[in-house]
Amino acid sequence: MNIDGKLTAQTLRDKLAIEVAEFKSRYKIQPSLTVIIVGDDPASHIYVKNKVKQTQEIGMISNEIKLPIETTENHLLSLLEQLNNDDSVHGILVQLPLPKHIDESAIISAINPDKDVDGFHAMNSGRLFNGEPGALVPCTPQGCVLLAKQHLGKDLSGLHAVVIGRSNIVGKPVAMLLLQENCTVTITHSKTKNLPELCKQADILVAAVGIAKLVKADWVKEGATVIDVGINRITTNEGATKLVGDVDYVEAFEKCGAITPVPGGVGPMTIACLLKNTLAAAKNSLQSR
Ligand SMILES: Nc1nc2c(c(=O)[nH]1)N[C@@H](CN(C=O)c1ccc(C(=O)N[C@@H](CCC(=O)O)C(=O)O)cc1)CN2
Ligand SMILES: [Mg+2]
Repeated sequence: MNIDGKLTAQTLRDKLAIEVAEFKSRYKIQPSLTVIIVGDDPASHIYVKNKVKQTQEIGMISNEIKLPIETTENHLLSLLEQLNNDDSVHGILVQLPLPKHIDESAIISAINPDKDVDGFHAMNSGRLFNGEPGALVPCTPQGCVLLAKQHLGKDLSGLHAVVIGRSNIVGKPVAMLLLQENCTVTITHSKTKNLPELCKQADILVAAVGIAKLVKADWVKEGATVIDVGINRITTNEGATKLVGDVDYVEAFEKCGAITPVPGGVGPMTIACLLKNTLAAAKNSLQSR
C-alpha cells in the first residue's frame, strides 16, 4: 500500500492550526518563525516559500530574510546573535545548503538551541541521544517515524529497522528516534558490506542515501514498511526531468507492506514537523519569561 505523506502532513497542519489558535488566545503570543536563505538555489527558494506559506496558514508569524550569495559568515553570525536575543522570535532556521565559503557547522552552532527548530544544533542532538525531554528533533526524521507509525500503529517495539545513510540531518537522528521506539536499529552506509542482505532483514527500511532507485525489490523483505527519504532529480529517456526516491518504487511496491512515494511522502512531512517544532519552541519560551 501507498503511505500518503501529503495527506498526513495536511492532517498534522490542521491539528497544529487549532493548537496555535489555543496558544494565542491563552498567552496572547503569536508563535513566530524566521527563515534565512542565502544565495539563489532555485530548489531552496521553493522549499522556503512553502515554509513561509504554511507557517502563515496555520496562524503563526513568518519572517523571511533573503541574503545575497556574497554574504559573509560574520554577517550571518551577527544576524543570528540579533535573532537569538529577540524575544519575539521563537524559531530560527537557516536553509541548507549554504554557499561554500560559509561554514555550515559554525552557523548551526550559533543558533540558540531553544530556537533551533531544525534540531541540528549539537545541544539538540545531545538531548535526542540522551532521550531527554525538550529536544527539538530534526524534522525529516520525525516525519519518517510518524509515517511508519501511521502504517504500523503506535508500537514499533522489537521491529528491526534498517537505516541506509548516516547524515547528521537524517540518518543518525532517525536511527535514534527508532531506537527510542524500541526498534532494533542497524545503521548502514556506503562502506557497508552485504547491504542488500541487511536491508532484506528490515521490518522498517529507511532509505536516505541520495542515490536514485538504489533499493530494488530483492532488497525488501515481504511485508516491510519502506520509508523513502531520497529526492533525486533524474532525466528520463524522453529528456524530461523527474523526481525519484532512493527506492525503486514500482519494484518495491509489489514486495513491501507499505511504502512512501516520492514526491508526496516524507517531503511534505518535513515542513509540517517544522511547524510542530516552531509551536514547541514558542511553548518552551514561556518557561524562560
Ligand atoms: N535548514 C534546512 N535545510 C534543508 C532541510 C531542512 O529540513 N532544513 N531539508 C531539505 C530541504 N527541505 C526543507 O528544507 C525540503 C525538501 C523537500 C520537501 C518536499 O516536500 N519535497 C516534495 C517534492 C518537491 C519537489 O518537487 O522538489 C516531496 O517530496 O513531495 C520539503 C522540504 C534540505 N535543506
Ligand atoms: Mg529536515
